[in-house]
Amino acid sequence: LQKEEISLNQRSCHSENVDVSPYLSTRTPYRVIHEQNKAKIIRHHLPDQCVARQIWMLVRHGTRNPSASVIKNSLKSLSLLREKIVVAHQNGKGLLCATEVNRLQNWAMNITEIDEKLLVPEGERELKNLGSRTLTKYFGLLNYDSDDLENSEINLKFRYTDTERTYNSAQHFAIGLLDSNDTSQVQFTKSPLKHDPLLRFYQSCLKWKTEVKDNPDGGKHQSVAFKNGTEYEVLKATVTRRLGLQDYNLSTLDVDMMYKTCTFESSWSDDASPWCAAFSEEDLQVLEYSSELKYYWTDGYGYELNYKQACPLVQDMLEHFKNASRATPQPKGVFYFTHSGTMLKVLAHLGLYRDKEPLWHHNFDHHKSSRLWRVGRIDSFAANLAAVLYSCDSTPKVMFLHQERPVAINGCPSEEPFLCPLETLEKLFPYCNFEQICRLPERTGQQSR
Ligand SMILES: O=C(O)[C@@H](COP(=O)(O)O)OP(=O)(O)O
Repeated sequence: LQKEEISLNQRSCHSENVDVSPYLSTRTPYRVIHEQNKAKIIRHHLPDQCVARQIWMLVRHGTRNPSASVIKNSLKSLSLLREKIVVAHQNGKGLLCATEVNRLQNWAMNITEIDEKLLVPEGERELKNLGSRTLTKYFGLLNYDSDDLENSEINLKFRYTDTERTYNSAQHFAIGLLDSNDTSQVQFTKSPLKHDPLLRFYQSCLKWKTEVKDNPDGGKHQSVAFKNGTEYEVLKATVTRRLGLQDYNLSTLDVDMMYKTCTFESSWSDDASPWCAAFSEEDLQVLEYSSELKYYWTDGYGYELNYKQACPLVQDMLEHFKNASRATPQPKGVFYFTHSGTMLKVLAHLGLYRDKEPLWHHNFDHHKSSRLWRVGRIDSFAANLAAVLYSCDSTPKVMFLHQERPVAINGCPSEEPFLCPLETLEKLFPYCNFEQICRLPERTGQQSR
């Protein structure tokens, strides 16, 4: 027994060598993205004759708590699983080291269902810092004068959905942007809506809900097929071996709960969640891809309808820019605080991050390392898309920045900083009829009633 105990204590901790941060999917905290940005030199020299006129920005709320169902399931199934892992370890089974098992033994989620989806302190920091950086970058544009707040001519429009996480994100962004806790100059939404037709347009899209979101053969289909496939089978077997659970039939829900808990808890601070120890880097790639498939088919390029319906927001941006170019009094900044589904559909509407080969349940190997559509990078917490209107020798031009880096829109100039004439954008994104895009064909409409 003593020998066995020594060997258990000497076991090396594999999780110490696994960096989980690239695999957190939509639970990636913005600090991961910011680190990557800092590592690369970001240049966007603008021609001297260009003067910033207006900024329009779409922001996903910051890092938050899981949904009530994840909290409930995680507390229930992971407490049970943890007991089994501890017993297995005591019996010399599994590959976890003593520290990993101790961390699991001491694990407590410390939140209940009532805390579902609340913005966490990390989320407040993300938004405040993003607001500060926006101020620094567009100092001139915002005409900010810290010595004379009262007389400042800032005109800032803020809109958020009727949820705590977007409201709180907007408040913290404003504090950073104004470099003050006094945000009285900001024009906040008067009556926020949970299903805001602009910020969460898809909630009003019956066709999308019927054909994609709630259709078992629609948005979730590829992800479900992947979970029933070989990669997942191998994943379950390796996780079972690592946790020493050979006497237990590890379910897909167990794996999902361990992964979700690993990702959420790791987003809250730099300390990776004890549940991440269940996975190797290869396992995390598989789990991330299964999550990716869901977003690709529900919010991304999987179906044209997903992104076609994002036109109201793009039209809103163009309308603001057209008005601002006419020199009528206009807000200098328009800031929208919204959700994951909105960010992804808008990115796809703009044609960004489109892989040549679609993401299917059967082509994980092809997409494993080099796909463009990677929600952990493009739809992290506090993900942001800014469009900045410049006047260049009286010609209105727009620069797009996603995650604070200039991005090129297909059909616009392809040299950095990718300044695109407003006129070109109006041609690329002509008026569209949301009602028509989202109307169900008569027959399907009757069937669904
Ligand atoms: O609000 C939520 O529950 C999820 C999904 O919302 P939809 O995309 O379905 O609106 O978005 P998140 O909060 O993660 O950005």
